[in-house]
Amino acid sequence: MIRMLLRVLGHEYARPVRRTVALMTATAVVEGLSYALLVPVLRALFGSRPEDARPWLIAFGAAVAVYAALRYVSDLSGFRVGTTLLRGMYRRLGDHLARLPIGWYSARRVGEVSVLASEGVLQAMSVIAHLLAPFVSACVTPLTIVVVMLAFNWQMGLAALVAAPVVAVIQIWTGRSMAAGDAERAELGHEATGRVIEYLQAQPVLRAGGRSAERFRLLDDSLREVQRANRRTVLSALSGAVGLTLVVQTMFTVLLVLGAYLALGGNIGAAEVLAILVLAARCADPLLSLSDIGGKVRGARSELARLDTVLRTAPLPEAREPIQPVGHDLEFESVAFRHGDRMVIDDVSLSVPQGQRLAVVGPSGAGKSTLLQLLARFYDVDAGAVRLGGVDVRAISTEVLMEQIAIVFQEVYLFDGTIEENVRLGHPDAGVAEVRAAATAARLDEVIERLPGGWATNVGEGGALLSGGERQRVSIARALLKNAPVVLLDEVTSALDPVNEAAVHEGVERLMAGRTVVMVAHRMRTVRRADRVVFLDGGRIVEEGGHDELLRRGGRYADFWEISMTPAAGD
Ligand SMILES: Nc1ncnc2c1ncn2[C@@H]1O[C@H](COP(=O)(O)OP(=O)(O)OP(=O)(O)O)[C@@H](O)[C@H]1O
Repeated sequence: MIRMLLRVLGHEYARPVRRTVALMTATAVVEGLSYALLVPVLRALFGSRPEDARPWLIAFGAAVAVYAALRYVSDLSGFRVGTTLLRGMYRRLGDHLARLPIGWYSARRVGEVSVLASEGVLQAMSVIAHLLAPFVSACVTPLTIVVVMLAFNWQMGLAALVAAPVVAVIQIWTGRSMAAGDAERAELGHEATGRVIEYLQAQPVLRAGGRSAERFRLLDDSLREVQRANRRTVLSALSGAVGLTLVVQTMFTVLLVLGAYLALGGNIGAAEVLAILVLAARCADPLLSLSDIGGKVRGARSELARLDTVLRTAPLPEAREPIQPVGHDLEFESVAFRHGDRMVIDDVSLSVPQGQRLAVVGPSGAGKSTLLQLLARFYDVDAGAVRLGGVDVRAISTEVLMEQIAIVFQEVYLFDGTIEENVRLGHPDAGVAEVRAAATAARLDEVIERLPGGWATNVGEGGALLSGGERQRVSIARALLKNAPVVLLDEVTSALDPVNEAAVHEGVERLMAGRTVVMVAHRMRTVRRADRVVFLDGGRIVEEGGHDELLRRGGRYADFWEISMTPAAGD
């Protein structure tokens, strides 16, 4: 378990973890020794000279004091290392998630990772802070006591020692037999949490469609499955717990009988038998707690395995010797890209000279958004190359690439913070004047004036307090503030009210000025602002040229506008 923890976290944490394990082991040994001192104490007290117990009592007191001090230090160390590991794990997970291709983030994954990042990490990291000390104590303290018993009376020591391998076998057997059940339970638990998230998020859709009860049944079924799996786990853990209790009881009975036999034969004093039985009783509690700790450790291990799987997912490779792009022209050379088995971009070649604008048009599912995502390297191409400033995007460092590109997505995500914080995301170090200028250029200042808290107004989770058009203005202000030379624009498809539409268009116009632009266009008004147009269908370029030229040609592009033109969609 510790080895797995270190592999997942990185070996830089090995030293503090080892030191903590050593401290906990020393604590458990001293705990065992302090109990063991009861034997000479009791022997002296019940013997002919009770005053002989004094030095042993002093030694017992000293051992207890050392144990208390060690316990304090080792618990503190466990807690400190636990929180350090927790922080380290969050950092590793955060860094890794930021490097994973966007394609990895399906809706299901987002649910899974949310659970993993909240409960999973805490559970996995609880091993060092909360489980390790009782586990080490449950194993080492009884063993220390048994060694001391061997020193006092080898027959009784040996009888107690026989229990050790039996306990170990029961632990291993329980662990193995429960591994599959634990995995199934964890899997069902994660699925149920995903369903809860889905059910909560989809409330508006479900209510509108009158399907709340139906989806709730699915959630209910999922929760019932979890309950069944929990019951199965508890039942299968029962045999291990009962086995452990039986072993402890048997050990105790054997020691009692053996002690009585030896005492009757005159080989051992009654006081020693009593003392050894007291010691044996002290072994019972930690041994019995093993089954409970074992269950918790197995839970932590399965969460750790999940974290390991996420952390092993390969991020997009970073160039060893990154190349700085020269200029900002864009180029696709024979690019092919698949989503699973489906060819989404098929042998696409195009180029956008620096400072020019390319509009990408086509039916839904043609691959338009994917084209933008390949430019921003949200995915790597399967064949061909995407170049920025003459350099393959795979050879540019992610940081530099992201500095060159500003993206305005159809779906704007705003963080639960103030408007100002959300705009600043485009350039966190920008001065107040720059932020204000970007807001004015995006016509966001009008929105801010209307808000009660002005710039300090909280936009709510996902920007819920703003309308779609207002969110778009924030996103344009962000992109303007970023001031990147390349702009990727996925046009808003939903109809905006005339005021917002005019404001968004004005903001977009300012954003595009003097920059290299690729825009997915759904409206003819937008396409007209482009220098060139490519018409995409089924991932292939079927036509390309100027807007008027393509209309004159009367091909797919002209047909497309004819069909899709409605008073709301066109000019
Ligand atoms: N993460 C994904 N996994 C699997 N398939 C995907 C994924 N994202 C997109 N696709 C598929 O790739 C194809 C192209 O999608 P893309 O979003 O690029 O199309 P689009 O032309 O932008 O469509 P729209 O105009 O409707 O937004 C679609 O068929 C879509 O189903």
